[in-house]
Amino acid sequence: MTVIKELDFINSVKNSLQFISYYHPLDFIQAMDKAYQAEKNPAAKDAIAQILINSRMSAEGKRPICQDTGIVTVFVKIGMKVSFDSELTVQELVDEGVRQAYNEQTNPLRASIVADPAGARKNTKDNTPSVVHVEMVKGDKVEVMVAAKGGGSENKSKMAMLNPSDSIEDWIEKTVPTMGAGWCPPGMLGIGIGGTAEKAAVMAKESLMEPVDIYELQEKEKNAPDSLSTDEKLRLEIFKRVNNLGIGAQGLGGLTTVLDIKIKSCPTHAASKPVVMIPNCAATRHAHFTLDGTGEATLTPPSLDQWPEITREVGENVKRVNVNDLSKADMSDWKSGDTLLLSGKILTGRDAAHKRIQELIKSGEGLPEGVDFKDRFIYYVGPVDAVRDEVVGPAGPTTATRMDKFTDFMLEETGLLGMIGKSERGQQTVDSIAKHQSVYLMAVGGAAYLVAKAIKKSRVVAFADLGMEAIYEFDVEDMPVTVAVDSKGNNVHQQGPAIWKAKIAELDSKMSE
Ligand SMILES: O=C(O)C[C@H](O)C(=O)O
Repeated sequence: MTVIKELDFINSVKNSLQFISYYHPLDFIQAMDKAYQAEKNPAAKDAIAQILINSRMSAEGKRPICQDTGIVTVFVKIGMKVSFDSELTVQELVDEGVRQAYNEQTNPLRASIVADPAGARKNTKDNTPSVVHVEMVKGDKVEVMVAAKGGGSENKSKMAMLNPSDSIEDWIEKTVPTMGAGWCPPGMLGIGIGGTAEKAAVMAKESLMEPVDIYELQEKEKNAPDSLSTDEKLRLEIFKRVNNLGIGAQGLGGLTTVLDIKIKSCPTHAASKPVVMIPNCAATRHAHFTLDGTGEATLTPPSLDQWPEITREVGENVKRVNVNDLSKADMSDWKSGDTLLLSGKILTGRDAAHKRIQELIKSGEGLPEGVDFKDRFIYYVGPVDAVRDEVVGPAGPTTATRMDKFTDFMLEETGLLGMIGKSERGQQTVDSIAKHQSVYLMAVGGAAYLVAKAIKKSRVVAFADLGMEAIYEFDVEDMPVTVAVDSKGNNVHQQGPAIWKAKIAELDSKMSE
């Protein structure tokens, strides 16, 4: 009988979470580099460059790849011949590892979990509880897969109870464009097929723990097409169809939207075809280890020589902008797709802050001392706490689309000049931006450590009780952003994918001639 010691389990979970907060899996980086080399749309190529540069910086600095350090999801497969030397349940053991990892002194991770989700949504402060899936298996070992899943990509998960004769690939091709760019493509799609509704969802999530191997599968298709299984054929077909959509990195339009398609399937009811699709973002993070009773897991740091050496040039048409001295008239000649380097003071605010701002203004109470959005930019972000000489921890953009419901109000009532976030805005919001001659700028989601280097000063100005969702004032220097919606309402997230979908179709038809 193998005996797993309490501390070995807790330390292994803790160390894995620290490890994956700053080391991307190598297979993912290699696939991202391949996408970078192949990309033809300069905007998408630059977004991938930022993701790759950020990845190396995080690995070197041992600081999180993304400010969203995720909701911890763990798959534990326990051999039937294993016992635990602990009074704690598996959930409690995992949560203790999470607690220690997220409160680690040298690399604290962002606590993103809120209790009472339908009500008070109060931050639990230590990122617990985690989501734990336990399976009893044959053998005398414990296999653990630890992931830290970003909220933005999780939010874009989709499910369908298809009819048995429906096409899964048609459903996916139709559904992926509705997910927008909030899941931070390029990434992976995990697909669970069969079982019941909840089984399909767990399979979809578990499939994302597998390494990127679509290129090996493409080779197999060339060399031994008859040996492909149903799921393998489906993976290849979906990979092609999704990339042909032209959504591209960050939804800017381009050749690569997905780096791999993963599928797990199991038998289902004759009347059913459950399908769940869960995307994994550019900050894909997972680690695997096995405990056999001899001690805690050993995690071998990757060699950074295997990370591509990428440099970014500040192009000629990049505009340097002082946001401290800016008017609507100055922004009127910015065009969607332009790259800007912002310097000056910006305020932050995301979901909880927007809700409170609206309540305070509507109730007549007004905003707290020091919070004045007049002629200012708001940056949608929830940063990681600073350590050592940092001004702020990693601080990449959060999904702007979630703030759409507040945007007209903010522009109308607060005198806000513009917004910075990631992913697309809805049409009503784009119309409101044009009506107010405002702009929406995007930073690259998943390049959080790189973005944080542009922040030279940071202070909390209001709502400190909201933790990472407080309002901060950042003093930025040369913060790289792209004009996503200009003051005329031109929208890069609408134009980019449409252009690249057509270009890919043209390239495909030339190749088949
Ligand atoms: O919570 C965040 O910081 C980002 C979130 O994961 C998002 O992608 O919107």
